[in-house]
Amino acid sequence: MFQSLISANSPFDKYLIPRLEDALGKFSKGHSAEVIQPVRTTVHLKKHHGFLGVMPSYMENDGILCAKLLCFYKREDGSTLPGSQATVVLLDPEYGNVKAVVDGQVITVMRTAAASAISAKLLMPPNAEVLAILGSGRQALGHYNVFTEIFSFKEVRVWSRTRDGAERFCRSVDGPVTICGSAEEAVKGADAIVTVTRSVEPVLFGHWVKPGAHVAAVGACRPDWRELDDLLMKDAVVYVDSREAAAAESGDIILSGTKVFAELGEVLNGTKPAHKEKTTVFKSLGLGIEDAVSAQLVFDKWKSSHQTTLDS
Ligand SMILES: NC(=O)C1=CN([C@@H]2O[C@H](COP(=O)(O)OP(=O)(O)OC[C@H]3O[C@@H](n4cnc5c(N)ncnc54)[C@H](O)[C@@H]3O)[C@@H](O)[C@H]2O)C=CC1
Ligand SMILES: O=C(O)C1=NCCCC1
Repeated sequence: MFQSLISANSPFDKYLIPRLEDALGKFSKGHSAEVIQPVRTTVHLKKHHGFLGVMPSYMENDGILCAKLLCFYKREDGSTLPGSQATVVLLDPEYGNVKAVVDGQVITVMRTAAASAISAKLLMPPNAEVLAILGSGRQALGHYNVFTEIFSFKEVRVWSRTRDGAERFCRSVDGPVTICGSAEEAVKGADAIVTVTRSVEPVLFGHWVKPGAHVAAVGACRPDWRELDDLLMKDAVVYVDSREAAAAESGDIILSGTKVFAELGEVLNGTKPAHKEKTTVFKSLGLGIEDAVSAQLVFDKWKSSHQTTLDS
């Protein structure tokens, strides 16, 4: 449903991105009537090398109460088991009843990719020509879709650990992609770089990155996992979705000792500048409010398309 909603007529830009921008701005204002969203509670599923993340959020003024249940795993090479699964539950804040249970897979892909696109809108250098994507899974595809929908790149490159993965990715997208034999080759001269791997060690190194490029770093969402090296973290101006989450969950930030410059919401609110002229990193961890406004969007669309049936 969400997929069809957003695959018709440029809906990232039209529907999802404005709702996410609004939510991120409200989140960074820190008023409890706008947003209450603690850092997710994480339970270690040691036996299965995974984590359960519980992600509640409440937007009182918008009447949105939501929780996402997310399981994500550190899978061994070659595992055919899913890397993550999620369910989003929308509740009525007045009565506490469930309004909708929405599969979280598509929502997670699309809201994460849309958040990265917001970071690129704010921080990517003007006239960006080359996009490099490191990783070739679900997030890689989501990011390809939104980045090519709202920006005009001359070239999109992909690097994946396996040639098979990169070729599968190319077959699933609607447009030309250059397959690169190494991450270094993919990112050389790129203006925008998206890291969407399940690596727990750096896959992107500062000395490869063109000065002024924008990096959206999406993987490595545990305090001891990395996707970016120390040099890149220290050279870049670092933006995050949530300072609190970054301090608790991001290995790239915690282990490099880097200072966070701003939340995306602060830039959207005009309280912090967007340093487009510098090398920038957006470290994404994923917020419950992103799921909440996305699920509410699905619910609103579902309700309006079923209104006559519901009324009769
Ligand atoms: N920040 C956020 O809000 C979110 C972050 N994520 C994270 O984004 C990353 C990608 O997620 P999906 O695309 O759903 O996963 P996926 O399993 O569909 O794809 C993972 C990709 O990473 C590659 N990969 C795995 N191990 C690697 C390694 N050691 N080095 C280099 N590449 C490696 C795989 O070959 C594959 O291309 C994960 O780390 C996931 O936890 C996912 C959802 C939301
Ligand atoms: O949905 C999210 O938020 C996720 N964050 C980190 C890891 C996987 C999913």
